[in-house]
Amino acid sequence: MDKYNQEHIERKLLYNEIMEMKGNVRVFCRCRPLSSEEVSKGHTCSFHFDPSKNRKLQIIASDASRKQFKFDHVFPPQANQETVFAETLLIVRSVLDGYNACIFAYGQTGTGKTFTIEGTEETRGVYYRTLEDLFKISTNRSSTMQYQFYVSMLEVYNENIRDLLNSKLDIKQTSEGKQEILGLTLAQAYNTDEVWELLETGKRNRSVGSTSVNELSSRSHCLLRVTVMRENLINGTQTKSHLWLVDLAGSKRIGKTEAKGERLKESQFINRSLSALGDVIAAFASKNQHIPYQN
Ligand SMILES: Nc1ncnc2c1ncn2[C@@H]1O[C@H](COP(=O)(O)OP(=O)(O)OP(=O)(O)O)[C@@H](O)[C@H]1O
Repeated sequence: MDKYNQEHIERKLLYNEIMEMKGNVRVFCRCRPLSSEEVSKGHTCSFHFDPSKNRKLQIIASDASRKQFKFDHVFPPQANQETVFAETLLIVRSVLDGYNACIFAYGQTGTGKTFTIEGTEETRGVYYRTLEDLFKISTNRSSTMQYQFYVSMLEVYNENIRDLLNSKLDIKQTSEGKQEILGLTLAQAYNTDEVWELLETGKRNRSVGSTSVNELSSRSHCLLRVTVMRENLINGTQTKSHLWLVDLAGSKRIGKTEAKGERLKESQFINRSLSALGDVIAAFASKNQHIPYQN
Protein backbone atom coordinates (compact mmCIF):
# COMPACT_ATOMS: atom_id res chain seq x y z
CA MET A 1 0.00 0.00 0.00
CA ASP A 2 1.38 3.42 -0.92
CA LYS A 3 2.24 5.97 1.75
CA TYR A 4 -0.70 8.22 0.97
CA ASN A 5 -3.37 5.52 1.18
CA GLN A 6 -1.82 4.26 4.40
CA GLU A 7 -2.05 7.79 5.86
CA HIS A 8 -5.59 8.19 4.56
CA ILE A 9 -6.76 4.99 6.25
CA GLU A 10 -5.05 5.94 9.50
CA ARG A 11 -6.70 9.37 9.41
CA LYS A 12 -10.13 7.79 8.84
CA LEU A 13 -9.63 5.35 11.71
CA LEU A 14 -8.54 8.17 14.01
CA TYR A 15 -11.52 10.28 12.97
CA ASN A 16 -13.95 7.40 13.59
CA GLU A 17 -12.40 6.75 16.99
CA ILE A 18 -12.73 10.40 18.01
CA MET A 19 -16.32 10.58 16.77
CA GLU A 20 -17.15 7.48 18.77
CA MET A 21 -15.49 8.87 21.89
CA LYS A 22 -16.92 12.38 21.66
CA GLY A 23 -20.22 11.62 19.93
CA ASN A 24 -21.25 12.91 16.55
CA VAL A 25 -23.18 15.88 17.94
CA ARG A 26 -20.96 18.23 19.88
CA VAL A 27 -21.89 21.43 21.65
CA PHE A 28 -19.48 24.26 22.34
CA CYS A 29 -20.33 27.39 24.27
CA ARG A 30 -18.64 30.71 23.47
CA CYS A 31 -19.08 33.64 25.86
CA ARG A 32 -18.50 37.00 24.27
CA PRO A 33 -16.87 39.88 26.16
CA LEU A 34 -19.09 42.70 27.48
CA SER A 35 -19.56 45.40 24.85
CA SER A 36 -18.35 48.93 25.63
CA GLU A 37 -22.01 49.96 25.88
CA GLU A 38 -22.68 47.26 28.46
CA VAL A 39 -19.57 48.30 30.42
CA SER A 40 -20.60 51.97 30.34
CA LYS A 41 -24.05 51.02 31.66
CA GLY A 42 -22.34 49.28 34.58
CA HIS A 43 -23.28 45.73 33.57
CA THR A 44 -21.12 42.91 34.86
CA CYS A 45 -20.44 39.42 33.62
CA SER A 46 -23.14 36.95 34.69
CA PHE A 47 -21.14 33.77 34.53
CA HIS A 48 -18.17 32.15 36.17
CA PHE A 49 -15.63 30.19 34.18
CA ASP A 50 -12.92 28.05 35.70
CA PRO A 51 -10.03 27.53 33.20
CA SER A 52 -9.19 24.17 34.78
CA LYS A 53 -12.72 22.93 33.93
CA ASN A 54 -13.12 24.01 30.33
CA ARG A 55 -16.29 21.97 29.89
CA LYS A 56 -18.31 23.67 32.62
CA LEU A 57 -19.96 27.06 32.87
CA GLN A 58 -21.67 28.54 35.90
CA ILE A 59 -24.39 31.11 35.40
CA ILE A 60 -24.77 33.51 38.31
CA ALA A 61 -28.40 34.46 38.96
CA SER A 62 -29.52 37.81 40.42
CA ASP A 63 -29.84 36.22 43.89
CA ALA A 64 -26.16 35.08 43.54
CA SER A 65 -27.16 31.41 43.24
CA ARG A 66 -25.28 29.45 40.55
CA LYS A 67 -26.48 27.05 37.92
CA GLN A 68 -23.95 24.82 36.20
CA PHE A 69 -24.06 23.78 32.54
CA LYS A 70 -21.88 21.19 30.83
CA PHE A 71 -20.64 21.43 27.25
CA ASP A 72 -18.04 19.70 25.08
CA HIS A 73 -16.01 22.87 25.42
CA VAL A 74 -16.49 26.36 26.87
CA PHE A 75 -14.68 29.34 25.37
CA PRO A 76 -14.26 32.26 27.78
CA PRO A 77 -14.50 35.90 26.54
CA GLN A 78 -10.76 36.16 25.92
CA ALA A 79 -10.75 33.20 23.48
CA ASN A 80 -9.95 34.52 20.01
CA GLN A 81 -11.23 33.39 16.60
CA GLU A 82 -8.21 31.15 16.06
CA THR A 83 -8.75 29.25 19.33
CA VAL A 84 -12.42 28.72 18.55
CA PHE A 85 -11.69 27.56 15.03
CA ALA A 86 -9.00 25.15 16.24
CA GLU A 87 -11.66 23.12 18.09
CA THR A 88 -13.67 22.68 14.88
CA LEU A 89 -10.70 21.79 12.72
CA LEU A 90 -11.13 18.03 12.86
CA ILE A 91 -14.77 18.30 11.79
CA VAL A 92 -13.93 20.76 9.01
CA ARG A 93 -11.10 18.62 7.64
CA SER A 94 -13.20 15.46 7.67
CA VAL A 95 -15.00 16.82 4.58
CA LEU A 96 -11.76 16.29 2.66
CA ASP A 97 -11.98 12.59 3.47
CA GLY A 98 -15.51 12.30 2.11
CA TYR A 99 -17.55 12.92 5.31
CA ASN A 100 -20.48 15.32 5.54
CA ALA A 101 -20.47 17.77 8.43
CA CYS A 102 -22.39 20.75 9.73
CA ILE A 103 -21.55 23.54 12.14
CA PHE A 104 -24.28 25.78 13.57
CA ALA A 105 -24.01 28.98 15.56
CA TYR A 106 -27.04 29.13 17.83
CA GLY A 107 -27.89 31.70 20.47
CA GLN A 108 -29.83 34.71 21.58
CA THR A 109 -29.65 37.94 19.58
CA GLY A 110 -26.37 39.78 20.01
CA THR A 111 -24.46 36.89 21.54
CA GLY A 112 -21.83 36.67 18.78
CA LYS A 113 -23.05 34.11 16.24
CA THR A 114 -22.25 36.21 13.18
CA PHE A 115 -18.98 37.31 14.76
CA THR A 116 -17.99 33.65 15.25
CA ILE A 117 -19.13 32.32 11.89
CA GLU A 118 -18.40 35.29 9.66
CA GLY A 119 -16.05 37.51 11.62
CA THR A 120 -14.59 40.67 10.15
CA GLU A 121 -11.73 41.32 7.76
CA GLU A 122 -9.38 41.81 10.74
CA THR A 123 -10.72 38.93 12.83
CA ARG A 124 -11.93 36.35 10.38
CA GLY A 125 -14.40 33.72 11.48
CA VAL A 126 -15.20 30.11 10.69
CA TYR A 127 -16.29 30.67 7.05
CA TYR A 128 -13.02 32.11 5.90
CA ARG A 129 -10.74 30.01 8.10
CA THR A 130 -12.47 26.85 6.90
CA LEU A 131 -11.91 27.56 3.22
CA GLU A 132 -8.37 28.74 3.91
CA ASP A 133 -7.61 25.45 5.66
CA LEU A 134 -9.29 23.32 2.97
CA PHE A 135 -7.31 25.03 0.19
CA LYS A 136 -4.08 24.62 2.16
CA ILE A 137 -4.57 20.90 2.81
CA SER A 138 -5.69 20.25 -0.77
CA THR A 139 -2.45 21.82 -2.03
CA ASN A 140 -0.45 19.64 0.36
CA ARG A 141 -2.18 16.53 -0.99
CA SER A 142 -2.05 17.55 -4.65
CA SER A 143 0.29 14.75 -5.70
CA THR A 144 -2.27 12.11 -4.72
CA MET A 145 -5.67 13.83 -4.57
CA GLN A 146 -7.42 16.30 -6.75
CA TYR A 147 -10.00 18.49 -5.03
CA GLN A 148 -12.58 20.88 -6.43
CA PHE A 149 -14.45 23.29 -4.16
CA TYR A 150 -17.83 24.87 -4.77
CA VAL A 151 -19.53 27.41 -2.55
CA SER A 152 -23.28 27.94 -2.24
CA MET A 153 -24.98 30.43 0.02
CA LEU A 154 -28.62 30.66 0.97
CA GLU A 155 -30.87 32.14 3.59
CA VAL A 156 -34.07 31.07 5.24
CA TYR A 157 -36.23 34.15 5.82
CA ASN A 158 -39.80 33.75 7.12
CA GLU A 159 -39.65 30.08 6.11
CA ASN A 160 -38.76 30.86 2.49
CA ILE A 161 -35.36 29.95 1.13
CA ARG A 162 -33.39 32.29 -1.11
CA ASP A 163 -30.22 31.68 -3.06
CA LEU A 164 -27.89 34.48 -1.97
CA LEU A 165 -25.73 33.94 -5.04
CA ASN A 166 -28.59 33.78 -7.54
CA SER A 167 -32.29 32.94 -7.97
CA LYS A 168 -35.34 31.25 -6.45
CA LEU A 169 -35.09 27.81 -4.87
CA ASP A 170 -37.19 24.80 -4.03
CA ILE A 171 -36.60 21.82 -1.70
CA LYS A 172 -37.39 18.32 -2.98
CA GLN A 173 -36.94 14.89 -1.51
CA THR A 174 -34.69 12.62 -3.59
CA SER A 175 -35.34 8.93 -4.25
CA GLU A 176 -32.88 8.06 -1.40
CA GLY A 177 -35.00 10.15 0.99
CA LYS A 178 -32.52 13.05 1.21
CA GLN A 179 -33.61 16.68 1.09
CA GLU A 180 -32.15 18.42 -1.97
CA ILE A 181 -32.27 22.09 -2.82
CA LEU A 182 -33.03 22.40 -6.50
CA GLY A 183 -31.30 25.11 -8.50
CA LEU A 184 -28.85 26.20 -5.78
CA THR A 185 -25.89 28.02 -7.30
CA LEU A 186 -22.59 26.16 -7.06
CA ALA A 187 -19.84 28.73 -7.48
CA GLN A 188 -16.46 27.12 -8.00
CA ALA A 189 -13.74 28.72 -5.90
CA TYR A 190 -9.99 28.33 -6.36
CA ASN A 191 -8.66 30.45 -3.50
CA THR A 192 -9.65 32.34 -0.37
CA ASP A 193 -9.86 35.71 -2.15
CA GLU A 194 -12.55 34.33 -4.42
CA VAL A 195 -14.39 32.86 -1.45
CA TRP A 196 -14.29 36.21 0.36
CA GLU A 197 -15.79 37.90 -2.73
CA LEU A 198 -18.58 35.30 -2.85
CA LEU A 199 -19.30 35.77 0.85
CA GLU A 200 -19.49 39.54 0.38
CA THR A 201 -21.94 39.09 -2.52
CA GLY A 202 -24.06 36.74 -0.45
CA LYS A 203 -24.01 39.09 2.55
CA ARG A 204 -25.22 42.02 0.47
CA ASN A 205 -28.23 39.96 -0.60
CA ARG A 206 -29.34 39.09 2.94
CA SER A 207 -32.57 40.34 4.47
CA VAL A 208 -31.76 42.38 7.57
CA GLY A 209 -33.81 44.40 9.95
CA SER A 210 -33.24 45.93 13.30
CA THR A 211 -34.84 45.34 16.66
CA SER A 212 -34.33 47.33 19.81
CA VAL A 213 -32.22 44.42 21.14
CA ASN A 214 -29.60 44.48 18.39
CA GLU A 215 -29.49 47.11 15.67
CA LEU A 216 -27.80 44.82 13.16
CA SER A 217 -29.66 41.69 14.07
CA SER A 218 -29.81 38.82 11.56
CA ARG A 219 -33.47 38.24 10.73
CA SER A 220 -32.78 35.13 8.70
CA HIS A 221 -30.76 31.94 8.95
CA CYS A 222 -27.72 32.13 6.69
CA LEU A 223 -26.28 28.86 5.35
CA LEU A 224 -23.00 28.43 3.56
CA ARG A 225 -22.46 25.08 1.87
CA VAL A 226 -19.02 23.94 0.79
CA THR A 227 -19.15 21.09 -1.71
CA VAL A 228 -15.94 19.11 -1.99
CA MET A 229 -15.35 16.88 -5.02
CA ARG A 230 -12.41 14.57 -4.50
CA GLU A 231 -10.59 12.27 -6.84
CA ASN A 232 -7.89 9.90 -5.73
CA LEU A 233 -5.26 10.20 -8.47
CA ILE A 234 -3.79 6.81 -7.59
CA ASN A 235 -6.80 4.50 -7.61
CA GLY A 236 -9.33 6.79 -9.36
CA THR A 237 -12.01 6.72 -6.62
CA GLN A 238 -14.22 9.80 -6.40
CA THR A 239 -16.29 11.25 -3.56
CA LYS A 240 -18.53 14.24 -3.06
CA SER A 241 -19.15 15.67 0.40
CA HIS A 242 -20.76 18.72 1.95
CA LEU A 243 -19.81 20.94 4.84
CA TRP A 244 -22.57 23.26 6.06
CA LEU A 245 -21.66 26.35 8.05
CA VAL A 246 -24.76 27.96 9.51
CA ASP A 247 -25.34 31.33 11.14
CA LEU A 248 -28.78 31.01 12.66
CA ALA A 249 -31.03 33.98 13.35
CA GLY A 250 -31.08 34.95 17.01
CA SER A 251 -33.64 33.39 19.31
CA LYS A 252 -35.66 36.00 21.14
CA ARG A 253 -37.98 36.32 24.01
CA ILE A 254 -40.53 38.20 21.97
CA GLY A 255 -41.84 40.33 24.85
CA LYS A 256 -38.39 41.79 25.37
CA THR A 257 -37.77 42.99 21.82
CA GLU A 258 -40.88 45.19 21.69
CA ALA A 259 -41.38 43.78 18.21
CA LYS A 260 -44.56 44.60 16.32
CA GLY A 261 -45.92 43.91 12.82
CA GLU A 262 -43.29 42.57 10.41
CA ARG A 263 -40.63 42.20 13.14
CA LEU A 264 -43.01 40.23 15.33
CA LYS A 265 -43.85 37.91 12.43
CA GLU A 266 -40.13 37.40 11.73
CA SER A 267 -39.48 36.59 15.39
CA GLN A 268 -42.28 34.04 15.43
CA PHE A 269 -40.93 32.35 12.30
CA ILE A 270 -37.39 32.37 13.75
CA ASN A 271 -38.48 30.86 17.06
CA ARG A 272 -40.62 28.23 15.32
CA SER A 273 -37.79 27.14 13.02
CA LEU A 274 -35.27 27.06 15.88
CA SER A 275 -37.63 24.84 17.80
CA ALA A 276 -37.97 22.51 14.75
CA LEU A 277 -34.17 22.42 14.54
CA GLY A 278 -34.01 21.59 18.25
CA ASP A 279 -36.37 18.65 17.64
CA VAL A 280 -34.15 17.36 14.80
CA ILE A 281 -31.00 17.57 16.92
CA ALA A 282 -32.70 15.96 19.93
CA ALA A 283 -33.97 13.08 17.74
CA PHE A 284 -30.56 12.74 16.13
CA ALA A 285 -28.71 12.78 19.47
CA SER A 286 -30.98 10.12 20.97
CA LYS A 287 -30.61 8.02 17.77
CA ASN A 288 -34.35 8.02 17.09
CA GLN A 289 -35.62 6.06 14.09
CA HIS A 290 -37.58 9.06 12.83
CA ILE A 291 -35.77 12.37 12.43
CA PRO A 292 -38.27 15.18 11.68
CA TYR A 293 -36.17 16.77 8.90
CA GLN A 294 -39.25 17.72 6.91
CA ASN A 295 -40.32 20.25 9.58
N1 LIG B 1 -15.97 37.23 20.89
C1 LIG B 1 -16.22 38.52 20.59
N2 LIG B 1 -15.27 39.46 20.75
C2 LIG B 1 -15.54 40.76 20.47
N3 LIG B 1 -16.72 41.22 20.02
C3 LIG B 1 -17.70 40.33 19.85
C4 LIG B 1 -17.52 38.94 20.14
N4 LIG B 1 -18.68 38.31 19.89
C5 LIG B 1 -19.53 39.26 19.46
N5 LIG B 1 -18.96 40.48 19.45
C6 LIG B 1 -19.62 41.73 19.06
O1 LIG B 1 -20.94 41.73 19.64
C7 LIG B 1 -21.91 42.26 18.74
C8 LIG B 1 -23.03 41.24 18.49
O2 LIG B 1 -22.46 40.10 17.85
P1 LIG B 1 -23.16 39.39 16.59
O3 LIG B 1 -23.73 40.37 15.66
O4 LIG B 1 -22.18 38.41 16.09
O5 LIG B 1 -24.36 38.65 17.34
P2 LIG B 1 -25.42 37.62 16.75
O6 LIG B 1 -25.52 36.54 17.77
O7 LIG B 1 -25.07 37.22 15.38
O8 LIG B 1 -26.74 38.49 16.78
P3 LIG B 1 -28.09 38.35 15.89
O9 LIG B 1 -28.74 37.06 16.24
O10 LIG B 1 -28.94 39.49 16.37
O11 LIG B 1 -27.69 38.48 14.48
C9 LIG B 1 -21.16 42.65 17.47
O12 LIG B 1 -20.88 44.02 17.54
C10 LIG B 1 -19.88 41.82 17.55
O13 LIG B 1 -18.80 42.44 16.86
